[in-house]
Amino acid sequence: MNLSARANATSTESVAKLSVRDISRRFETRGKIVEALKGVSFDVPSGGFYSIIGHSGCGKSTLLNIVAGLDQATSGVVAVDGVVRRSPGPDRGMVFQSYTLFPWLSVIENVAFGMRMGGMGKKERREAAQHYVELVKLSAFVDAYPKELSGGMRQRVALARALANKPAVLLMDEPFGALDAETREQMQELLLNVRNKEFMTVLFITHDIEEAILLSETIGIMAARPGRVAHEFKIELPYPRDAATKVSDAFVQNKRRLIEVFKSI
Ligand SMILES: Nc1ncnc2c1ncn2[C@@H]1O[C@H](COP(=O)(O)OP(=O)(O)OP(=O)(O)O)[C@@H](O)[C@H]1O
Repeated sequence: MNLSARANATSTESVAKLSVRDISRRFETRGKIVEALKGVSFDVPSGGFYSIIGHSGCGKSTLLNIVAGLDQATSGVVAVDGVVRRSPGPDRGMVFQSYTLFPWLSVIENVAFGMRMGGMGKKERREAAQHYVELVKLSAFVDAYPKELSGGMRQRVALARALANKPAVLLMDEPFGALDAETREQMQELLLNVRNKEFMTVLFITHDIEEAILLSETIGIMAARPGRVAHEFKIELPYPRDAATKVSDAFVQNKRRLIEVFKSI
């Protein structure tokens, strides 16, 4: 289903795919309390792309870790398809900034890893993994090992591996943050392309305002101390989008509006 058909199909759904409700997280170190998050709430609809932006230290990674079940909120809940989640599970796939591939497994074996854990047969697994390897344009490297790949290629494998497990929500924590500018642009375009083909609901963390505008339907702007979503910003740009979208008048207008809001927080 393409994005416009998906938008029509999902517009009447009332239960959010991902629902974050009133999340607070307090850390206590050496007797000092840090309110990393306070009252964070937002919804991501099925097939939606929601980005979180905010200055360093405002709580973005803490929030994503709680959504992933890797950290526990002091109060509040995270629900996927209306079911409360407090620990990690296959319904939430993660792509991190640092490379997290298994160095002893080839590209296809890395992508098939989750299916292997899920008990799928070898032939079926390889066929399914092949689809995701093709999707991220790495067909020529199926049998290569991570050390033989560039940073961008490794992140493509990480994306394919996360998608192969068919998570309800894909969580991406600055996935392109360690890449050079040119590779980063290629990865943004690849992600737009993949999203146009696969049904995905994404929660994406980034420092990069242009990246957030190019990819997202909605941007949650976080403010610090305590970390909270201070403003939700809708991106008014039609899909499909590509690198050329960044030089369109509409993009520049969205960027100007977003920077104004960002400065006012
Ligand atoms: N385990 C911890 N113990 C104590 N304080 C913590 C812990 N983890 C995070 N914090 C504090 O919580 C706040 C939010 O941190 P977090 O790493 O989530 O911010 P961030 O927005 O992801 O930052 P960056 O963009 O630099 O990665 C910071 O003040 C940080 O020092």
